[in-house]
Amino acid sequence: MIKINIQKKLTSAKGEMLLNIDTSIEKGSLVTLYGKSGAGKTTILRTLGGLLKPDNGKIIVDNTTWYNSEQSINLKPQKRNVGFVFQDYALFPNMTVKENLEFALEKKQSPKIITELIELIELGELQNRKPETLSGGQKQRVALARALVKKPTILMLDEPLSALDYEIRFKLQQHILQVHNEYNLTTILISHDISEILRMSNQLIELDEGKIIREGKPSEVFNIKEYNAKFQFTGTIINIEKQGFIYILMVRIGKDIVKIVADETEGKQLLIGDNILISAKAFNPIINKIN
Ligand SMILES: Nc1ncnc2c1ncn2[C@@H]1O[C@H](COP(=O)(O)OP(=O)(O)OP(=O)(O)O)[C@@H](O)[C@H]1O
Repeated sequence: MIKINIQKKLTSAKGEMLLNIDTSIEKGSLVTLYGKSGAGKTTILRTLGGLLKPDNGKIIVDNTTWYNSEQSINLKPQKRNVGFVFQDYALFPNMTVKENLEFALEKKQSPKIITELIELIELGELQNRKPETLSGGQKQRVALARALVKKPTILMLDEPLSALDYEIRFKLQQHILQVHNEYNLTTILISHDISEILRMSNQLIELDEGKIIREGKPSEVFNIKEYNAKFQFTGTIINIEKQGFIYILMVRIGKDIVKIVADETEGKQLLIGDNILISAKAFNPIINKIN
């Protein structure tokens, strides 16, 4: 169990903002931090990782105190055993993929983990290449493997997938889920993508101006009925056209625009600009407005 109770004064674009977080995360969960830009998501990861000191509070991980302002405890980042993956890959350009992973090994650690990760994250063919010769998705797989070398207690992913296109993103999501389960990790992911959140995480923490405004199971927080659907994706309505008893929705999904037919009950509730979740079951699209 990770218990986080921290306060820190931040300087936002609007002036002073108090980050005030009090929550707990079950061991083994995959949690998403979600919220507007500047809400405090990255700051939470940095304070958990020991890169930034809160003004007050406590961070307790599996009964070990990582931070306690009253007892003046503040474990160094190296003692916290967290793995970070950021949107910019931060790989060493002069080292090969394998050397990048080896660099993360601790002195006493067996190099077996490197071979294991290369296999698990499918880096075999890339292991002797330098980062500059890799695609964004490949670099991010290396960054993920590197973060796992030390077998972290917590894996923290700060929008690692946002620069990648859909197909590569989906593959990386699978890799993240796979390592999360394989290594019994507690994973904290920052994401803005609702279908990614629904697919990947079992707990959602929504932040606004430094405070938690909603928290719980993602489908409950977004008020989405759970369907046993074959596929789901999210998009934004950019046009609605009524044709007799049906509505033709023009929906922007990532870089693509698609047309979807909604029935009268669904169509009446929708407006241009709404974010929707589209699920399909037996070829019938089911459209849900996301709150
Ligand atoms: N060390 C610091 N001292 C004071 N203010 C800070 C510090 N670090 C970040 N901030 C401010 O705190 C606010 C929250 O920043 P943070 O990076 O946590 O937001 P975020 O939710 O991750 O946003 P984004 O989605 O854009 O990455 C911002 O206004 C930022 O300028």
